[in-house]
Amino acid sequence: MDIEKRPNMSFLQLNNVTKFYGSTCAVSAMNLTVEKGEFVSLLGPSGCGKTTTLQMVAGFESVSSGSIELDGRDITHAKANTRGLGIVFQTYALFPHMTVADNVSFGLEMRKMPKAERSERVKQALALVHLEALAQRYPRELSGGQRQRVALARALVIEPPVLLLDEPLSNLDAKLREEMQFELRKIQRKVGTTTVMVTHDQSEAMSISDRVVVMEGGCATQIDNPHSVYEHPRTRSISTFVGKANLLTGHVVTGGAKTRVNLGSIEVDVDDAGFHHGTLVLLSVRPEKLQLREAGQGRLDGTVRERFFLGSQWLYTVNTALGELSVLSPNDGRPALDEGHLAGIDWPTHCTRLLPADQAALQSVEPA
Ligand SMILES: Nc1ncnc2c1ncn2[C@@H]1O[C@H](COP(=O)(O)OP(=O)(O)OP(=O)(O)O)[C@@H](O)[C@H]1O
Repeated sequence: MDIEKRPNMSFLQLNNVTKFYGSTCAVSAMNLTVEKGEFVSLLGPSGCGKTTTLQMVAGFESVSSGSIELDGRDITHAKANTRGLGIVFQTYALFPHMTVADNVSFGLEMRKMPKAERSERVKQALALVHLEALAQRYPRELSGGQRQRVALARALVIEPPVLLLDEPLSNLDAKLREEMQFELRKIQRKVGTTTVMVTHDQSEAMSISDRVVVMEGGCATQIDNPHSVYEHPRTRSISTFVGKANLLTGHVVTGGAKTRVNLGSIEVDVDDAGFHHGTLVLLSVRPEKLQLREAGQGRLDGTVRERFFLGSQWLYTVNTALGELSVLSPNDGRPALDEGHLAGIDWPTHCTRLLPADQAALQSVEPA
């Protein structure tokens, strides 16, 4: 089964890239094609192999087996400094004794660019990240977000074919981080640089990227656009790592094009096809897809056990015959339901997904 919807034109390509540290397999047979101008994020929990993958593309880590191609050139064994890639890592160490302008200019000096051209390029790069006014400051005189933008300008100024970002926003507070996410995306769109970013923050990956590579245990388990990853997660762990999901255990009573699932106390129809009669499955439904109604008016009833005010939404925990369900309801001005309230719960059929209960079978799927 091919886990990646491949772009038509590959610019950066990873073919069966594998990395062993001693006997530890950090990355296993990774296949990825990135189109020119695309923004792709590697997303996954700590230790899943994101940074190692990026480091192999950068040339800072060797590849145990497999190959990496850039614009049709095999760069698997090319030295890092000959790849010409733009890199912004978590520790984006700026030179403390150099001004912002000199920090950004450094890479151009190394490339022996004439001074006049250099200062013009530095000016343009600083304008791109809105830091023209701070060109003569030193890093210690900047905020975290401003330093992050200098690091970005420094990487972009060399006009790299590919920009590699490893948790580039991780040192920022939540509000600044959100602002920088949109800023980063805007800059990337404007410049059109092919970008690969590592993050463990699912909302960051979803909001910035054209496509997301979900990684688990060294393997890419789903590669798709953010909407599809969220709405059609391939595995149980993706459904809970990328957003939240209620997972209900059941078995298929009618298979084929129309699937009907017995969840114990109720039977429900699901749009997902291809499951056979008798298969043990998990029905996944996102909390925001569940709707609270009057008791007796939904698919099942439940008692509100807890409620939390989140500002724009209410988060309810509801005890039902199928177990505890999380329900996210918009704060639309109507009074919230009290704890102890008996409510009906409903959901649109097209908002549920069926996942095989046997995850072991899925995890072993080899990417094509
Ligand atoms: N230099 C190394 N030597 C030995 N093992 C390593 C080395 N670097 C990484 N590993 C191991 O390889 C696996 C993948 O690590 P990697 O840093 O790529 O994960 P990650 O997804 O980027 O995690 P995080 O989000 O925590 O940075 C982990 O099990 C890690 O312990």
